[in-house]
Amino acid sequence: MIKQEARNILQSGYFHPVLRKWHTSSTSISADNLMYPIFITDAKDAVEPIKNMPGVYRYGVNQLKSILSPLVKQGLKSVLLFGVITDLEKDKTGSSADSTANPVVQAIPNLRKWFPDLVIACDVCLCAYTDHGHCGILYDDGSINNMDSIRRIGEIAYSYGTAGAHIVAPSCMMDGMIAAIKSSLGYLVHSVSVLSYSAKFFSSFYGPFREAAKSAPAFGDRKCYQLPGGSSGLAQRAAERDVREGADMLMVKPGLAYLDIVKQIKSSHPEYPMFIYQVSGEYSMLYLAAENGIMDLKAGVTEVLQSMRRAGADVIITYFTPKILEWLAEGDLS
Ligand SMILES: NCC(=O)CCC(=O)O
Ligand SMILES: [Zn+2]
Ligand SMILES: [Zn+2]
Repeated sequence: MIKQEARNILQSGYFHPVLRKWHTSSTSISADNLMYPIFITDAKDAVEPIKNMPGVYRYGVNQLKSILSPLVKQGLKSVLLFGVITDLEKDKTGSSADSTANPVVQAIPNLRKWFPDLVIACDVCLCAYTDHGHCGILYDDGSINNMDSIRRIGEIAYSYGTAGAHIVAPSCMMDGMIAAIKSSLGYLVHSVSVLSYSAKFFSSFYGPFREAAKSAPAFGDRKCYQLPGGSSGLAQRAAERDVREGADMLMVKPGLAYLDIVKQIKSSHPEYPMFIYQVSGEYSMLYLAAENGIMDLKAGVTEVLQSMRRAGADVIITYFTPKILEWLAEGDLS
């Protein structure tokens, strides 16, 4: 006969749904914890499915009002905009990133008008606009010209800020990008927030995104500027540096394979809102697993979101946002 000692019993603490809630309230999921990434193409009326991201589309500016209205009604708080160009020109300096014809530049004032309470963040990078598909400006030998790159990144951030973005989010991993943006923002520096993709790792999980954003590099890879997967030290130094340069919010990307990094950076900088980007490959992996009957989508996504909140993420950038809002409307996610 095994005798149980009362002090070793855990189940007495969580046998009831309300009791379970008390154990998980710091990792709860609500609309406040979500940011929705959206691809905006220069074909104004387009609704283009993305092959490797089922359920995700590129939208033309003219589609955004009808697509986003129901989500805003369901509580959507913030979006992250990515421009995708087909008709506009790509060149060495990414001129189309901040031209008046850029789909993001055109979308921002409309979104502000249609959805006055929606927070608008813009990804700031060159890869979707350069002819070589790299995230910075290159020297003739193909290596990164960091100085010219951050100057250009600053210009683009300024133009999105001028158009009315609340947040600019540089994802290029160029050294000094936060300082360059902060100084380029000028009079906007008090009213435009900088969300740094502080620790962006070189990753296989970005695969589907490259098709979505038409941003695959024409040669080489991004190992010289994105972080090596095994390095928590570089991630820490990158976050520390962004904090020194004046970032308002920090991010780790991808999500699931880097939860230890989230925890580490959140613990050393609890004073900063922490973002995690559940990237395209993570989305498709879960989506396809569920579609093939390997798991239940709602249960699987909820579990992953909880792991991200547990690791210390305040906001999760996720393509599942419309689904999650739908689930939240049906009741608690736990
Ligand atoms: N700056 C955004 C990416 O590089 C990729 C995101 C994704 O794979 O969803
Ligand atoms: Zn890029
Ligand atoms: Zn990127």
